[in-house]
This record gives sequence, structure tokens and C-alpha cells, in this order.
Amino acid sequence: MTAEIINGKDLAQELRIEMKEEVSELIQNGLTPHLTVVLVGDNPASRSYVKGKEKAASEVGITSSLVELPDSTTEEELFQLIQKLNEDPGVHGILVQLPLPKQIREQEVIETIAPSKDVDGFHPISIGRMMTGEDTFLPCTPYGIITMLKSRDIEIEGKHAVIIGRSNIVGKPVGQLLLNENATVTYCHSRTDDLKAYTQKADILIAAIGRANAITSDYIKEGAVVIDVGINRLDNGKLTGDVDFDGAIEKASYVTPVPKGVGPMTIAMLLKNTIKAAKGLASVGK
Ligand SMILES: Nc1nc(=O)c2c([nH]1)NC[C@@H]1CN(c3ccc(C(=O)N[C@@H](CCC(=O)O)C(=O)O)cc3)C=[N+]21
Repeated sequence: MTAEIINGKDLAQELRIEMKEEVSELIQNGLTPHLTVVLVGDNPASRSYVKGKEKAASEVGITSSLVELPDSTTEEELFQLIQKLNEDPGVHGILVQLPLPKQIREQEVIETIAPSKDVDGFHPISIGRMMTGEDTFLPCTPYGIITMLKSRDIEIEGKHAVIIGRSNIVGKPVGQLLLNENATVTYCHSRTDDLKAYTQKADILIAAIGRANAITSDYIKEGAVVIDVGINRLDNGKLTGDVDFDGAIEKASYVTPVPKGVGPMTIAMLLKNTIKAAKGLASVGK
């Protein structure tokens, strides 16, 4: 079998065209969605992601601002900034770029963001609402993955989805969203004994490990849908995923590439969430 490639870059582009329409209507009604991104410290990878987010936002008519803070920022200073943004009616979405410098507790920061502005979907209130299937901000990478599957009418209901990785931002929530779509979900991780025994049974395989090309074709069931969430920078500067793409393409029915796969979809979903925040739609304050 030769897999079809789900190009996230092209799909994200299509979604941005749709969103641009919607945003221009909002603007005509006097509402310009605004995203504020907070970047603490000087991590070059973070800086490049943030640039991508600003560019995508401006493409759809969402305004954005970037608050840059030094590496030495204290937790208290960051809390105060977030509280100010929480109270600012001109700011609809707040994104604090992760990872944060080690003197700052990430979970405390996430919990300081008003749930009504939590466009990352990382606040415990957002996570709880996702678990119970309520309307809320969905975390962008898992939301992007589900959108990619739906774009190709890939059946999720009744399928066995195997997730490799259990991070709070990808592995855990993508399993929850697949469960919400009636998949049977198995979580694997670094301590899983005999990983291959699980992945070979996956109809939908989600690789979010963080190790370049770790998932070779022998991990993949014939005809499986393989979603590669890895972003690994090689010594030669090239970006590669967690999946050995050339091997996967021979065996899977669908694969997502890296780059041009899940990454651009993550940003597109951030824009969707920002529009939702501007419209005040997530069930907040109830
Ligand atoms: N609060 C927070 N929210 C995030 O959503 C968040 C974060 N922190 N910290 C870092 C990760 C990483 N992330 C990416 C988004 C897009 C691409 C992306 O578009 N990648 C391009 C390639 C870009 C390149 O060439 O460097 C692609 O895969 O084709 C990658 C990575 C969002 N993150």
C-alpha cells in the first residue's frame, strides 16, 4: 500500500481563507479578534514559532501583540502581566509560550490565565470541559489532528487509536479527543513494555515521542493512519518527525509529513480558538 499524504500546510491554508471571511465580518461588526503572545527568555525555537503565529494571525485579520520578557523574569512579574491581560477587554486570547525558564512554575502560570482567554486550552477548566465533552477551547495540536482526520473522512468511531506519548499538551488530550469520537484508545509511553506489540494493533497511530524517526515501518500495521507529531531538529538543521516517513508511506493508508503536517495545523487551531474567544463562545463563567 502507498499511503496518501495529509498535507497540514495546505489544509491550514484553506482554513485560514475560511477564517479570514469570518474575521472580516466580525471586524465589520466592530470586533477585531486580538491575540497576545507572551515570550519569556530567548529560546530561538520559541522565537521562530512565535513568528509563525503572528504571521498566520495577520493573514486572517486577527491582530496580535508580543510581550517579550527577559530570562530572569520572576513568577510574580509574569502573574501580574497575565492578570493585566485577563482584565484587558481588548485582549481576547492569551498564549504564554512554553517552555518557561526554570524559576517559573508552568502549571501555576497556566492556571493564572482566565479560562475565557485560554486559547491554548491548557487551563484545568478547559481540560475538564474537554473531558466531559462540553464546548470549550480544545488544545491546538490535538484539535489540529482531529481536524486532519476529519478532512479526509477517516473513520474514528470503533477504531483502535494508539498514542505514543503522554504529555499534557499532546498525548493525553489527543487520546481524550479520540475517545470523545468513540475510538478505543491505548496510551503508550517511555515505560511501556513491548511498544511494538501495541503499535502493530493500531488503526490510528499517533507518534508524539520526541525522537527522530523512531517509528519505523515494523511498528505500523498495514493500512494504518499514521499521525506524526514529532518536531526534531537534526544536526544538519533539517526538521524531521518521530516517524520514518519513507517506511511509513509503504505501509500506511495515510501519513502526515514533518514539516508541513501537524505543526501548521496547530497554529491554524490557535487562530480558531482566538476567534472563538473574541466571540465569547466558550462556556465560561457558568
Ligand atoms: N503555549 C504554547 N502553545 C503552543 O502551541 C506551543 C508552545 N507553547 N510551545 C512550543 C510548541 C511547538 N509549537 C509549534 C507550532 C507550529 C509549528 C510549525 O508550524 N512547524 C512547521 C515548521 C516550522 C519550521 O520550519 O521551524 C511545520 O511543522 O511544518 C511547530 C511547533 C507550538 N507550541
